[in-house]
Amino acid sequence: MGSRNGSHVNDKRVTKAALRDGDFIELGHVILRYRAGLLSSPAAGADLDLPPSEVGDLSTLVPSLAENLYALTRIARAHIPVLLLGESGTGKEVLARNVHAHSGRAGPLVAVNCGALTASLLESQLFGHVKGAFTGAVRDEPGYVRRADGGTLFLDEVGDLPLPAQAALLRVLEENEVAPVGGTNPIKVDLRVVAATHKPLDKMALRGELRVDLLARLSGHRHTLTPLRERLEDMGILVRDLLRRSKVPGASELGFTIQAGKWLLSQPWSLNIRELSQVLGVAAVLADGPLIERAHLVERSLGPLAPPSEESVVAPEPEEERETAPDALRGRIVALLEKHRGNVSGVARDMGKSRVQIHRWIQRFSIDADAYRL
Ligand SMILES: Nc1ncnc2c1ncn2[C@@H]1O[C@H](COP(=O)(O)OP(=O)(O)OP(=O)(O)O)[C@@H](O)[C@H]1O
Repeated sequence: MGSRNGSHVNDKRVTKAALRDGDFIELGHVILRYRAGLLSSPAAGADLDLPPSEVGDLSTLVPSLAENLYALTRIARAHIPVLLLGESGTGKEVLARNVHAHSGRAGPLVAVNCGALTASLLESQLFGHVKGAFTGAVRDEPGYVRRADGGTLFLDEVGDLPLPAQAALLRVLEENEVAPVGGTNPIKVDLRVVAATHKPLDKMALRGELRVDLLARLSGHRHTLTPLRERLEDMGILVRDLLRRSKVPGASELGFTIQAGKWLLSQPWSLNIRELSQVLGVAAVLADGPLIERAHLVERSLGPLAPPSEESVVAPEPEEERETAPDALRGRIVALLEKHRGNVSGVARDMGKSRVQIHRWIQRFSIDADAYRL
């Protein structure tokens, strides 16, 4: 009050103002975002207590999130399967690594990209093979499951698991043993399973795309990651951590102008922490002084996105599929993924289709959308 800079609420100079949830308060060189009705909680500020430099900072100022993370730390020590749900880029893999680190299990974390399992090699990829089992099997190969013995099997993108693989995996989880291709004796394994996906698994199970018994097996404890736009309170923590871990020299010393800070707090962040990380990486390179300015924060041509809603039920669009030759359609999707750097919402917008439909095509044509992300 009475300072030369004045006090502003949502860019308006004020001496007095009634605040509403989400308002920006600007006091000199400090911005605050007002949140109404957040309760403090005993678990607030809890984190998984790992050195942040390793995998990402799990501290949070959002009480409900802190409570969930606190519960997850305790679950991590048990043998219970963990299912991590949440939009792309929200930190599912980071969390999986933390769960493993807290599990006290001596074996390694073995990550399987479920979408990349090929139908023909499925069994050998998962369960390994013995030398000579088939042409090309020049040595014994343990496969993902046995490599994770005594550790954690991380099933990433579990919603992309082909049906035959679902059956095979279910058998392993029920019997705790694997039979390598070409081998005669099943081998016992001790597994802890953490699975992750951005897909609506319950709906997929209803539609018959995911086995209900497998879903039940994987869902010992469910943890849903919060999209970045719903945890803007943590922007400061995340920005600090991401700049510290960025490879740009001096990045961790950088500050932000007020305009840059406001911009960070008002983006839709549809690709979540991954997108934030990329924006900051570029900004840290562009910054030519101690402060990151608004101009250094380069929008990633994502446009004004509505929050992605995988949940929205969209009817299939068979006409379109029949109209266009598959090769042409695939080519068009690939070109648009390149244009939008892997952002499916962008592709959907350009094609005038739903995200769900684009995801379906991506799956059908075995396109690796992640490969187009920066
Ligand atoms: N809590 C965090 N603190 C700092 N960085 C984080 C945090 N969570 C995630 N990140 C960073 O955000 C990026 C995306 O995280 P991650 O790969 O774990 O997301 P994801 O949910 O598994 O994404 P996808 O569904 O696309 O595989 C990574 O660069 C990661 O280091």
